[in-house]
Amino acid sequence: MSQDGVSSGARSSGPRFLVVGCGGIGGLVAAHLFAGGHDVTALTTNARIADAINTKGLRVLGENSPGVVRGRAVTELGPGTEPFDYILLATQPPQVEEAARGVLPHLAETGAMVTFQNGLCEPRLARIAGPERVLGGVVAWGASMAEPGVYERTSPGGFVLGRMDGQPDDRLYPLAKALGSIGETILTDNLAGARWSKLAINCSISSLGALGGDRLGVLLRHRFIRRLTLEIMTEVVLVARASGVKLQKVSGTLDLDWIALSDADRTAVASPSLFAKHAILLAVGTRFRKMRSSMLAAMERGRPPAVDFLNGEITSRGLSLGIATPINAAVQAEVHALAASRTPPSLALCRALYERTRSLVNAPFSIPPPPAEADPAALDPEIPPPPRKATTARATSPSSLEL
Ligand SMILES: NC(=O)C1=CN([C@@H]2O[C@H](COP(=O)(O)OP(=O)(O)OC[C@H]3O[C@@H](n4cnc5c(N)ncnc54)[C@H](OP(=O)(O)O)[C@@H]3O)[C@@H](O)[C@H]2O)C=CC1
Ligand SMILES: CC(C)(CO)C(=O)C(=O)O
Repeated sequence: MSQDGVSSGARSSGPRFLVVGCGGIGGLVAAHLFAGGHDVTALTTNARIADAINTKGLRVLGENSPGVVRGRAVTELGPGTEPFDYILLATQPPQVEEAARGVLPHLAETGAMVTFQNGLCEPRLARIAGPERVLGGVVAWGASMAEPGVYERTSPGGFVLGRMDGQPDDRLYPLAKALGSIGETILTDNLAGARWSKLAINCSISSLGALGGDRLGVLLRHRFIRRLTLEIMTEVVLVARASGVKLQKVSGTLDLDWIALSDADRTAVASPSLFAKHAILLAVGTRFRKMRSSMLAAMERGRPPAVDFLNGEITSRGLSLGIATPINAAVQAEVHALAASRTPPSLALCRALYERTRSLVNAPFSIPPPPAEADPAALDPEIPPPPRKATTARATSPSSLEL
């Protein structure tokens, strides 16, 4: 750090990193890597972000912030660019395949692309780069870009890193070390478990955040949003279990197996179990109150919402497994309608969604127990999941569950 409080980010002789996308996540990751003296190049297709970074540096606010960090951002890579050991993909899911194709020629032969996207993007990238050259990076913290080059860390948390097949990989250790200054970074042999836990969080929090247009602290204060959150998460847990996924917690956040609504929860008017689940969501809302949906941020910039990569994964897999996912389907449709209408998001939209879906959600079901062992093929839809007893929701009369 120099006397004016600006990190210079001097070059090291370690691995070469390329960060692709300099929005909330990519900008903050690039800032930490520059500040740590790593050999890093930041690539963005957004010329305003590149200009801001190149003239004023990466300005990071919030918890565990490196402050103002000098670094260079480019809008393209020249043909003579030396290959990168790690390509950290930090675009939104709808752009990730195109971004990966564009930078593939710059990946070292033994290097790896790392997926920071929410959703289940690893198999998509494996088809582009080959499964051996893809590592999963579950981002268990939040960040937003307030204006080009200005980043706000919106929550604590770290990363969960692993391979799709759960095998050890020597490339994970230097990566974990480099990302360690951002937050606790752990390696897993159950990447699918961490991915699906994060997916349950995104199907509810990112999508309801895009519809509601506010930060998590405001959203989760409302009982109808907590109830929708519980219902969305329950559907994700059902589909995950039927797909052979053993859920793994990310950064000490929610235990999805516990929070999923039981048959008794779904039909109860009030119960200690429901009270505890609402209380946990209230606590999450307080702890992570500044979190802002990245889908909301993308829509504000006129980008398509990533909802088909989140709730869409649940509705399409639910369909093929015979599991009803009416709330994820309703959320997916509502986000598309909002994006098409170009009207502003609002809490009223979430309330209307809640009211409209009451007749769909009170069906009891027998939730199968979590699998004893993680299935390493659970991330790849091309490998058929192990046979499991399918569960279907039965339509019953609506009940008026509220705490
Ligand atoms: N924000 C968060 O709190 C969290 C986000 N994530 C995940 O991280 C990923 C990134 O999120 P976030 O940073 O918030 O998203 P942003 O939308 O803020 O940033 C993505 C950036 O990538 C740029 N971009 C698009 N295509 C390319 C390309 N081909 N090459 C280079 N840059 C490109 C976009 O340009 P443009 O500005 O023109 O749109 C944008 O600036 C998402 O997949 C999200 O799922 C995970 C956990 C938390
Ligand atoms: C959970 C959340 C909201 C954290 O910011 C997120 O991952 C996203 O919106 O992409």
